[in-house]
Amino acid sequence: MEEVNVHLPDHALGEPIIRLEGVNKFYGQFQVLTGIDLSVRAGERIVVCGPSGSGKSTLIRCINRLEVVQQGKIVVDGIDLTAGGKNVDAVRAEVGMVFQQFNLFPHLTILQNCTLAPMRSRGMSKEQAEDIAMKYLKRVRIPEQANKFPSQLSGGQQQRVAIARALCMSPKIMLFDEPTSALDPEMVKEVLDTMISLAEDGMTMLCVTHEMGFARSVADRVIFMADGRIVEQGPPQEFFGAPKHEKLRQFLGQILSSHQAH
Ligand SMILES: Nc1ncnc2c1ncn2[C@@H]1O[C@H](COP(=O)(O)OP(=O)(O)OP(=O)(O)O)[C@@H](O)[C@H]1O
Repeated sequence: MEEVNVHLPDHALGEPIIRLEGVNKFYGQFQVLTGIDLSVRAGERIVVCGPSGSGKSTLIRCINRLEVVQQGKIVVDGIDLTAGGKNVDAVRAEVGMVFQQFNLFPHLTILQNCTLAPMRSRGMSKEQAEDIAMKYLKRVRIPEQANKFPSQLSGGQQQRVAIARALCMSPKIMLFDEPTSALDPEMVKEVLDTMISLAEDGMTMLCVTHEMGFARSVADRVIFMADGRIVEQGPPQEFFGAPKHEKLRQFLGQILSSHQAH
């Protein structure tokens, strides 16, 4: 990956927009998250990494309440997700999410995929929603695909549509759950470039990814999870240059050797 550097100076970051305190989550008897404390400031770009099964997906899915937690507190943009009530819809409108599998509606065109939520939940007219959708399809550099169906696009193009679709809701926060893991290697770069351009615009981002080049050059902070806990975190230079925890050293060693093998 080319060297880009979009790190913000500390004073450029805003107030905390996401706050998790003492979060514990269980699937039945199995504790998947343990004692998670995390505060994310507006404009901050965070990469979450860690071994398979360490709870990374679960953690970010809790932030838009795709998962509920049994203990602790999660506050997103001032809305307490753990207080019950009608908070869920309000938060979902503020938080965009992009998944490993692009999750586009197969029977809708690219344009319709992008206009559906703004029309249904923001009450936009078709014309208004289409204007915004075209703006973001241009932004991810595929406006010419607007009238095609998802199956007619490459994986990388579908993932860029998924990003444009999320942006059409004007989210304050974007969550990415391994957005490049299902892509052929030649398509990874186009999706990472789209994410880099979002970062350059100051979007608050939490990304679960194994793309350590992206983490190095884009993240303000990298978080390492193991066994449902945040084990280590820090700015990329420190995180990669002087990992403290033995589990992180092992993880980085494995990632490095698997990249060298390819
Ligand atoms: N719905 C579920 N019911 C029961 N167990 C689950 C469920 N979802 C996840 N788990 C378990 O919780 C643990 C954490 O899963 P999670 O997907 O959050 O990990 P991850 O770090 O994102 O892993 P990967 O890198 O493989 O995607 C795993 O052991 C998984 O099997």
